[in-house]
Amino acid sequence: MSAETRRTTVAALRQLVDAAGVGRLTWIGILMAVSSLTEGIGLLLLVPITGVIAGEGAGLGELGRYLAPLQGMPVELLLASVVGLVVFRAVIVYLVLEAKTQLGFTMTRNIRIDTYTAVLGAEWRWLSGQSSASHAARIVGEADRVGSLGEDALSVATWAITGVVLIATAFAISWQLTAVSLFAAGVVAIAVVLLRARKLREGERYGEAYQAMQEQVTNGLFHLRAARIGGAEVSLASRFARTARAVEESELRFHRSVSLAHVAFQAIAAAMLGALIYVALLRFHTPLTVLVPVLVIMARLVPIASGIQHSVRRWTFNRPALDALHGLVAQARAHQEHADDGSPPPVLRERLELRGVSLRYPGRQRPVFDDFDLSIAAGCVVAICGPSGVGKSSLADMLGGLISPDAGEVAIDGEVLRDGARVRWRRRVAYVEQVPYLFDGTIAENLCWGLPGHDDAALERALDRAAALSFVQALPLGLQTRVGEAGRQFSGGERQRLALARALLREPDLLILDEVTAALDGANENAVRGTIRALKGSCTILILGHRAGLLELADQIVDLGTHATAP
Ligand SMILES: Nc1ncnc2c1ncn2[C@@H]1O[C@H](COP(=O)(O)OP(=O)(O)OP(=O)(O)O)[C@@H](O)[C@H]1O
Repeated sequence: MSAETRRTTVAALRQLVDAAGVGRLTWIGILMAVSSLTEGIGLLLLVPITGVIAGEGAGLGELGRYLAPLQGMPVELLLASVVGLVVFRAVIVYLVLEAKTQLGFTMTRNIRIDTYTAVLGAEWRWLSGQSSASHAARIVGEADRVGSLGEDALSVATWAITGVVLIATAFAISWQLTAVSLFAAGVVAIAVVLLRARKLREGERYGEAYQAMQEQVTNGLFHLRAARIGGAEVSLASRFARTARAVEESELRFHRSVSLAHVAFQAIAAAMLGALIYVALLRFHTPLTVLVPVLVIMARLVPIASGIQHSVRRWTFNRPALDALHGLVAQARAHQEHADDGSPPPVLRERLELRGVSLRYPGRQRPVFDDFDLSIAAGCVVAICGPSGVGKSSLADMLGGLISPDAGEVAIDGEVLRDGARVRWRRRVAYVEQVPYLFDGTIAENLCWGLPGHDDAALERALDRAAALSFVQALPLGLQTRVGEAGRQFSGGERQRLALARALLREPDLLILDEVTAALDGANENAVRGTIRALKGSCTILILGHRAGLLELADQIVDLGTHATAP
């Protein structure tokens, strides 16, 4: 086992213990031990039963001294005892299975929550360079594979305990025959290991291909409108067909190698068993009362070894998923921003400032901002303009507390926004994007997103301020109208005004409007301008973009083309 494999195996087992809890694991362990002991006792009873079947005088082997009293028992009672033990064991096995399944689900839930929470809490600058579709595929799809790791670990433990108990039982019946049988089993095991030696990285390859497929589906469906307008569906479909074929092939390769190993295992095991019976019965004249129970135990060990092999195979197949999720959690945690501790956020009453800020994105040679100063009086409307890529959104992100500069300070009324304060400040900021986010729920649910607990009157006030009340009231279901996926049941302008209403519901100190009128016609743009004019003085408004109609409203225009260094 390589150091890396050992590390991830230990990590997976530690996670298993965390998810299960020591108490639950002890309970499962007791159940597994009872189940194995019951099976051992049931098999021991085979000795006197075989004795009865073989007739008077049949020897009981090494256990004769202890089992002699049983030999006088009626065979009906012996058989009934075996049946009773089998039923009892079946109940225990059911309880173990239930506990294993539950543990798998708990592990899936835990890793899902851990990963999602870590990603949600990561710094925006790191997140913005990441693939959301790939993270989504991991959190949803790969997490399921992690759950089965828990089940497999417990299955191996169950099989191993049962195997040890059965081997001990066989030794008690005849240590010589058991030793020879185990030697034969050892030969089978070595053959299997050799056969499986060229297996696998296929589990990993399948995981990669599967994730690529999931990403393609998510991206393709999400951007279908753009793809359709650009006539890209055919190429998307043929690319997807290639990926789906690659997934099928890698999965097939993986399962084929496993099945071949399985067939070889069965064949070699059968050959060894035949040889063993021949030698024991015809060469050494072993009594049936010894041979039958030992052979039954050996036969029982075959599915156990097979079960262990199956679980180890699934473990090998699924462990890369755990590596991937742990890697993502570690990365996200390394970029974690300070948590909001719930204390009051800074309040903007006088001035919002940038003092000597510098900002450079990873992988970019030149900074977007270098020793940049800006001062904005509270309650003003400020237009940020400049050519594309000059840094308008980056500036808004710094002022809104989404990212922090590499050097320099952002200050609210003289208080420098650091770590926790920056995160808390975001509670006083609202942001309306060029393409606003709306989810497939009602208008009311969309307005209350991230800020529940508003009554209809508050929602209507916000809609009114965003010049959206009249079109919402004209809908038969009003606030309860569903907006459709990404708000597709409304026009671009209507979506924009719904997003503006949601922003105003927060009653922000700083309202950032990113090209908000880009999708609006003249009448709607005028309505939004009216809203901004009405808001003047009640909050500070940052307008990103060049729309002349909006620039007119500005008290201050910041032209980044003349300030910032183009990257
Ligand atoms: N996450 C990121 N990683 C690397 N570079 C980035 C990232 N975000 C922005 N940039 C780069 O920083 C520069 C400024 O980007 P920004 O989005 O702030 O410009 P902008 O003026 O808002 O552009 P536009 O008007 O086109 O939206 C650009 O060169 C952009 O490529």
